[in-house]
Amino acid sequence: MAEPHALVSLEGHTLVVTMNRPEARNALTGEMLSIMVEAWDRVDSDDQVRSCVLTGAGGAFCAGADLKSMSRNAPDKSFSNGSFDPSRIEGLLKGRRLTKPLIAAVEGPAIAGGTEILQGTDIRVAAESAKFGVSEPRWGLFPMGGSAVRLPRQIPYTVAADLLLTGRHITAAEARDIGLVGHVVPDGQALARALELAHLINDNGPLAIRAILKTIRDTEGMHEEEAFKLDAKYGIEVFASADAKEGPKAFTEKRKPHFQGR
Ligand SMILES: C[C@H](/C=C/C(=O)SCCNC(=O)CCNC(=O)[C@H](O)C(C)(C)COP(=O)(O)OP(=O)(O)OC[C@H]1O[C@@H](n2cnc3c(N)ncnc32)[C@H](O)[C@@H]1OP(=O)(O)O)[C@H]1CC[C@H]2[C@@H]3CCC4=CC(=O)CC[C@]4(C)[C@H]3CC[C@]12C
Repeated sequence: MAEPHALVSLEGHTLVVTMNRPEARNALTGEMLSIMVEAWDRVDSDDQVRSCVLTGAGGAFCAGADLKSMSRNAPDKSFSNGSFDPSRIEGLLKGRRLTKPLIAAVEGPAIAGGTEILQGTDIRVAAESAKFGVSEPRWGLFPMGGSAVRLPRQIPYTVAADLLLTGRHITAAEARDIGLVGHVVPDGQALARALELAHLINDNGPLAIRAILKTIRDTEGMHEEEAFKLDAKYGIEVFASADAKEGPKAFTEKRKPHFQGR
């Protein structure tokens, strides 16, 4: 039987989503994207899930859209007949952000759609020989995963423009230097490091984590004064929770806090 194009497993409180077409460097398919949307829905709705890791099988993250199937079945048909709204591609987290932290664990290539989905993640770990790039224009394509908007907001403008316009690939070390990824680890260690970070997050108060993420997301681009109003609203809700009582109590009693998410 054919393998599913993405695998989803719960490891402790972390949902691990693995893009799974190693023979095509995990190039995206409709099936892969719909499994990913189901996984994102689970992250948002399942209280057992406190964090999520996105990775790829077989030593690759993702080589972007499947160029071979694109030449058989041109995407512009779905754009023009209205069957697909490209302003929101949930599988790629374009127009949707998760309510819980998402950590990318990148081994090997993260090219085009692979670097595009990376921009929807919160914390990014790359193996030393990982490669990044928004290379759609090399094939006459537009980076429809949102990079023309999102990349210049996430890294310095001139570097974003350079990557978007040249389509060139960069190494993990360069990606860390420009702030596209935060951690570079030896090859084969990206998932392990991502899970370590996930476990640190999972040990924190889940309401505090969700409120911090919501504040980051909802205040993006806002004037500071307006932003602080939301910051205060979300923060006060956390302070009113049982978990915010449990944390200081655990400190005083010299034990680990037992958070219940309420
Ligand atoms: C527009 C949005 C995104 C577009 C893109 O991402 S374009 C893709 C650009 N990709 C690349 O430039 C990478 C190409 N690959 C490489 O450069 C190299 O392979 C590599 C650096 C990744 C790896 O090198 P390597 O030496 O290790 O390995 P290789 O030997 O080269 O490869 C091994 C093996 O893998 C095959 N391979 C690699 N990459 C691909 C690939 N991208 N596609 C297919 N196959 C690949 C390679 O051929 C080798 O195999 P072999 O048998 O040996 O030949 C899109 C983002 C989302 C899309 C929408 C999603 C929803 C939709 C649904 C619909 O029904 C309609 C369309 C759409 C709306 C869709 C539209 C487009 C998007 C918005």
